[in-house]
Amino acid sequence: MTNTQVTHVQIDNYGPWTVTPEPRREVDLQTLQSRLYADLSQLVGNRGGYVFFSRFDNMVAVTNGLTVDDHALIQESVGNRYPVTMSLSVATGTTPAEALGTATEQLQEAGSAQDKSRREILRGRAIEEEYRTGEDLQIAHFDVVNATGKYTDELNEFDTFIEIEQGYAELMRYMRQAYDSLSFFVGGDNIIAVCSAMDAEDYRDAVAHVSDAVDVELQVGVGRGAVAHEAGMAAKHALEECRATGEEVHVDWSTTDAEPPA
Ligand SMILES: Nc1nc2c(ncn2[C@@H]2O[C@H](COP(=O)(O)OP(=O)(O)OP(=O)(O)O)[C@@H](O)[C@H]2O)c(=O)[nH]1
Repeated sequence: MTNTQVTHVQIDNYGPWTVTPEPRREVDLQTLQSRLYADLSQLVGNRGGYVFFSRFDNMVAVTNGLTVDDHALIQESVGNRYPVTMSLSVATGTTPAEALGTATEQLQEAGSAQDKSRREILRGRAIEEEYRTGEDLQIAHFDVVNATGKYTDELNEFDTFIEIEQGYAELMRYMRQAYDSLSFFVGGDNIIAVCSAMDAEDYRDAVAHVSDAVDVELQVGVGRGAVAHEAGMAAKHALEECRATGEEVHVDWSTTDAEPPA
């Protein structure tokens, strides 16, 4: 079983802000969004978590190991430094999709994303320390097999981009529907997924599905850990095993603390 803690990050009333008093320069919005993502990546990453940029105005973080107080501090720091504020909703679940569903509902109950009076909401619960284990999180690191030789060095950049995005779109949908797992494009030809308790056969199924549907060949390394950084590093090492051996799936189930809670 996995015990995933996720945080739904949403910039407050961002849509109206982007056009008030008149539409703001797009380069300034792009700069703000990418800086906010970079800052959150550091603030959450320093505590072992991962942030995915997803739509930039809405982001998803894997926050196992972070308390609600940690979230409050991050929220305050952003509020002090940016012309916008953000709301945070934290939830846990036996699958990542279930956890994010709860987190999003909590935020929606607090009001609309475009509600002037709904600001800096902080809702939800974190996993108490005594219930944390070294195998709460399962993270998969996918990449396209030989993306450089097949696409980057062969096609024009936009056609490469289309191929990679096709693989991503198919994988994200299938992982969500079949396995309640959440996959995010992280750059290059890489996709990181925060997963339910999938086994090696399930990963082989997902890789085969993407290959059949859109003819993009993936390989994947999978790891576990107490926090995203730990599970993600194990996944990266497992992916190196795929590169070394040619396996399409490599799982590493070794954890630092595999004991269930007392
Ligand atoms: N975010 C992220 N990007 C990566 C990572 N590793 C590689 N990349 C990106 O992916 C691109 C392609 O690199 P590789 O995946 O190593 O190259 P490849 O040609 O697909 O080769 P194989 O993976 O060995 O099949 C790189 O240029 C980077 O932009 C990673 O761990 N994280």
